[in-house]
This record gives sequence, C-alpha cells and structure tokens, in this order.
Amino acid sequence: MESVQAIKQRFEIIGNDPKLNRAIEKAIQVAPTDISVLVAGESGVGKENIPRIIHSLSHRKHGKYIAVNCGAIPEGTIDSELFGHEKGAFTGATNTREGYFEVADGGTIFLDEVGELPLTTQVRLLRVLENGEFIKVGSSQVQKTDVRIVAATNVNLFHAIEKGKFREDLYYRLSTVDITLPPLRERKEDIHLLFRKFASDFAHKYKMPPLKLDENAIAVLQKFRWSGNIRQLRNVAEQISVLETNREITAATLQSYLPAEGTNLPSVIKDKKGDSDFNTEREILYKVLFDMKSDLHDLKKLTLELMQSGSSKVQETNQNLIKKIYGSQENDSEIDFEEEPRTALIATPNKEERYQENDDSYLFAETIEEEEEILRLEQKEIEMIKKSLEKNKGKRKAAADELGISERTLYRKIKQFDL
Ligand SMILES: Nc1ncnc2c1ncn2[C@@H]1O[C@H](COP(=O)(O)OP(=O)(O)OP(=O)(O)O)[C@@H](O)[C@H]1O
Repeated sequence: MESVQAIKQRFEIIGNDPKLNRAIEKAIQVAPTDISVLVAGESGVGKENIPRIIHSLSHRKHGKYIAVNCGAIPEGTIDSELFGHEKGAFTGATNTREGYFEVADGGTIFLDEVGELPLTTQVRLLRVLENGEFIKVGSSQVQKTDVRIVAATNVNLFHAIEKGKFREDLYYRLSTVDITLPPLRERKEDIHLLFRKFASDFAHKYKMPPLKLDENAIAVLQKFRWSGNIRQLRNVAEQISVLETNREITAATLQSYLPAEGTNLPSVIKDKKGDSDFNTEREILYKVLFDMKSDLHDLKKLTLELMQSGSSKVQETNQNLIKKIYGSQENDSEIDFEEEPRTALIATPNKEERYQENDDSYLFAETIEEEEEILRLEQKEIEMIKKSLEKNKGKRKAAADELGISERTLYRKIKQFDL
C-alpha cells in the first residue's frame, strides 16, 4: 500500500496537518474496495484530490474518471448529461447521446456538489447505486453500468434532508465512508507552506523572482480566516506575484491584498445562520469591495495630484466637491495639501456630526446609503463576471477560477443576473 507521503508527492498535495493526513490515509484504505465515499469540507479545501486518489489506487484506474459539478449543470439538462438521452427525447435531441454513467462504465464518477442534484435525479442516482441500473431520458430500456461513485459536498446534507431537498436514503447510500477535509484556518502550519508553493509556481509561470514574506507577513497570513480556503490563498498568491515589483512582502503589502474581515455586508449578515453560500458569496463581495476601495483610492490620489500640481483655479471652482471628498474643515477656505496628504485622503466627515440634529434623517440617510452601496456592489459584481466570462471565452470553470469562486456560485450568479 502506498504511503500517505508518496501520495502527497504524486498528487502535489501540500501540507502536514494530521487531519489532512488522516483524510488521505482513509482514501488509500477505501480505494481498492467499491465502497461509496462522501467527501465533506468547505469550498476550496481540495476535495477533488480525494476521488482522484481513490480512482488511481483502485482496480478501475485504467477505466474512465469523470468529474461532474452537479451545481454547474442546469436542472433541465442534468438527467441527460448523467444518464444520456434518446433521439427525439426533447426539442434539440437530434441524436442519441451517451451519459456519463454509460461512458464511465468500469471507471469512477466524481459527483461534486451532490446536494445540488434535483430530487428526480436523486431517484435515478439511487437506482444506479443500488443495482447499477439506469434509463436514458426518453427511453424505456433499462441499461446496466458498473461505476464507482465518489460524491462531495460543501453543505451540511442533514440540513438539506431536513428541508426535504435531499433524500435520506441516498445520503446513507453515498456516505458509506465519510472523508472530511479541514478548512485552511484549522491548518495554520500549512498556510505558509502552501503560499510558498504557489508563489514559486507563479514566479516560474510569470518569469519573475519568487516572493518572500517577512515574519510579520507570515503572521498575517496565518491569522487570516481564509473563508475561500486554498483556492483563495492561491488567488492572493497569484495577485501578489503578478502585481508587486518589490518581492520582499511586508505585512502591510499582504494586508492590502486581503479583504477586510468582519465587513458588515448584507449577504454576510443574511448567511450567518449557516446558509450554504456563505463562504463563496462573501468571497466575491469582499473581492468587489476591495476593488472598489482601491479604485476610490486611486481616484482620490489622482485628483489630489491634479490639484497639487495644477492651478488654484481647480480648487476655487471645486471647493464644495473638495470639501466633500477630503473632509469639511470649519473656516477652511483652502485645504493644506502639503500637510499629510494621505490623512486627508481618508478623512471623511463624521456621520454623527452630519446628522446630529435629526436622528430619523440620520437613519433614513444611512438606509439609502446602504441600498445605493448594495446596488453599486452588484453592478461591480456583474461587470467582473461579464469581463471574466468574455476573457475566458465563456468557459465557466476558467472564469470561476479567475474570480476565486466555485463554478456553482458562478452559475447561480449568471442565472441571478440573467447574464
Ligand atoms: N493540499 C493542496 N496542495 C496544493 N494545492 C491544493 C491542495 N488542496 C487543494 N489545492 C488546490 O486548491 C484549489 C481548490 O481545490 P478543489 O477544487 O479541490 O477544492 P474543492 O474543495 O473541491 O472546492 P469546491 O467545493 O468549491 O469545488 C485547486 O486549485 C487545487 O489544486
């Protein structure tokens, strides 16, 4: 039996965390059997490594391995994708098509985000698991297949069962063995190791000298929550690798690439109860917020430079605007740009001062401000998604990777915003 260490090398899995090692060990143990395995863990923890290990160590290793993201396939086509269809089964079915369960006969199918399967598909899946039987869409002929199923979920399937969205019998069929991968924040020792690996990969890819984090930066890296887990860490490492000319990374530099923690974004509050999209939704909103913040910073810097280098005319004609952006200072007819311009950049009028006369107007104004902010965030989110899809020629997987979100979340966003 191959050792955990050898498997880690073969699959380029970085980390020494005991829970990670135990997960790999379990995968090695169950691989030679045909037991169904359910892999659990937050988005981005590396769940896909487990079915790849299981397949490659099983007697099916020369058979096909197919990974299916159940959340990324529209409900209307999932049965046909998985089980195939007959010619004429529905409009557009011009030919008979083999589904993944037919193609992967003798191999392994990885069903990622299995909790996203519609109930009708769950019934079909249960049948395959029980006796290897399935029926193509539009057919009445029962077919046989011999496929091993490894499923994964980043939501608590018990909640889905309670809500009537997931069949209990299917859950027990899928999870003969459970393998759970820990979130990155519980693998503190591995975070720097992973960052170094990614930084070295990107240095190689972009032909730049490798990054080096100083001690404080390492501490920041380890303290951060990493709600998007390894995927998020990889994205941050890539951004810094490409954008930073100074390759010695300090805590402040690193911090500027990390989303502010504890930001009271509406979706974060809404999802605190433990809804499934909490991590990924937050991830994208953080990213959006971060981009907006840096755009704003750049804009302010630009106008400040213009005013400093330009004429007093700019200041005269835009006095009100300047006050609004850089703070209203009583009896100030002119702002002293020589004095600590960076402080001026972030100074905003105190909200209590602005609204102290009337509490209601304060609350009202706050609500409107928040609503406008949400709309702006949404707009920005739509723009980012559109750009990324265009750049990646409509390939959702590539776009999702670039945006640092899962394909399932991207698929939902596309539906939500009608893109
Ligand atoms: N231990 C590891 N060492 C190096 N890279 C890793 C490790 N684990 C995961 N990765 C990388 O992190 C990224 C996310 O992994 P993966 O897609 O397997 O996550 P996931 O848990 O399946 O997420 P989701 O639930 O969103 O599909 C991938 O690019 C993967 O190669």
